[in-house]
Amino acid sequence: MKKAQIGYYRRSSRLKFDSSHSTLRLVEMASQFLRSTNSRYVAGVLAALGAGSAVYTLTPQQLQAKSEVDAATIKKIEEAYAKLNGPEGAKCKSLLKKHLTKEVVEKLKTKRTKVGATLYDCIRSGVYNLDAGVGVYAPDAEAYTLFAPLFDKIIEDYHGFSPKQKQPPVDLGEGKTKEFPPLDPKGKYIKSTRIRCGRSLKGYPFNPCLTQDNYLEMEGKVKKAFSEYSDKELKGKYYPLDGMGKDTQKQLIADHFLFKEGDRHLQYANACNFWPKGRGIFHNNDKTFLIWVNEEDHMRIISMQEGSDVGAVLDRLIKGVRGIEKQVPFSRDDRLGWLTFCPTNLGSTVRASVHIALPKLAARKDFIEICEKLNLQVRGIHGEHSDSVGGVYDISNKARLGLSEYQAVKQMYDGVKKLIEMEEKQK
Ligand SMILES: Nc1ncnc2c1ncn2[C@@H]1O[C@H](COP(=O)(O)OP(=O)(O)OP(=O)(O)O)[C@@H](O)[C@H]1O
Ligand SMILES: NC(=[NH2+])NCCC[C@H](N)C(=O)O
Repeated sequence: MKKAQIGYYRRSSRLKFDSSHSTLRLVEMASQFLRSTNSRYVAGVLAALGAGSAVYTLTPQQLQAKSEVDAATIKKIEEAYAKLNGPEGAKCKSLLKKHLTKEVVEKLKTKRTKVGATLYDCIRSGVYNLDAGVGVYAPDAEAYTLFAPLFDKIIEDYHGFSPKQKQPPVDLGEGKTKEFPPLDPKGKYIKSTRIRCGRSLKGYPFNPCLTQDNYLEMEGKVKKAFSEYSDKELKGKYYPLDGMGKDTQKQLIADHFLFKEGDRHLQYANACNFWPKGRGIFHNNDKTFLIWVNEEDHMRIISMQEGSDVGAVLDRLIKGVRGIEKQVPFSRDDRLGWLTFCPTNLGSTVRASVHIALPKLAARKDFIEICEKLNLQVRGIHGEHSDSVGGVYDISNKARLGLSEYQAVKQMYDGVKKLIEMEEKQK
């Protein structure tokens, strides 16, 4: 009979897992089983706690028997609902709070995905971060369907994408990049342009369910894929975060190339387990083509450069995506398109942005409203949840789902073009 192996239980630290079933959740299930049974396993676990580490075996049937959601998790879900709707949550404006109704809680609190994720795993980040705009993450792909009564509402609210809609077929914009000549040829407003997309490796769940072994294995796979780049422009080197000097890391972040560390939204989503293992960045010599490994998503593929030549940035991104998808298969859903950890990034997964200064327009009280009407999202210059510095904003397309990659870039392009026209007319 096939057996699931459970390993490395360390006192005082989280349960670390290394097995053929490869999920943190499986271990939690197993550990609950061990704790709740009166059999000899209890003695075994106690011995393991004393010894610091041990290896156990359970049959899949034994694990299955305990796969329902335990009372403690159900209680946490109910408390989360109470927190969001009690005095502490009074100022919370997240989509989680809006759509996690009592009815949704009742319907979903006893469900568990095949790899063991519960509703609590989806909402944890937004329950701890009451200032979140969205507040949910999908611990694995199945969560989007199993917990659809919550995700569908949030997805519809954020992207305007109804449960009946389907992500259109992939259209990266091949052959159409000439439609995006420089937005600001004289360089009066735009400092730089960046287009990124996200990808998840087929066969792996998202962050909270990944083990250290998964991270390292995935890093190995993508590293191998980068090494296959033969294109002169894209060729580069992979820099693992584990072992990277703090100064180098800081500089890469300050220069907008590398992801930040310690994002509390990700931390409370359990997305930073085993950090920095398996995380890193690949980039070409000019740092115009970059790939983030195992931060929020398994991969973030990025093309960026100074100035406003959107077509050139998109051309390079297309080349990069086409190159890597030959090497590693990605998870795609018929309805939701490319699958990502956060529902805001589903579908095309494209965020096309410019760093732009629009002094007259940005001084208007309705600046954000103007941008929203153009389907644009406004951020500060050090990324999400940061502030504008020196009047420079990060302006991008807001929707990523329900439109193709090409259309997502066009949303940013047309919107920013309009903003520049308005800036020039503004008294
Ligand atoms: N047009 C741009 N030019 C230069 N840097 C940019 C541009 N757009 C974004 N960046 C930089 O990219 C980094 C990552 O930004 P941020 O985290 O907001 O976005 P993201 O990578 O699209 O991911 P997410 O939406 O998941 O946060 C930041 O340092 C940010 O300043
Ligand atoms: N990087 C992202 N996925 N951004 C979107 C949401 C981020 C965070 N969870 C929030 O709700 O504010």
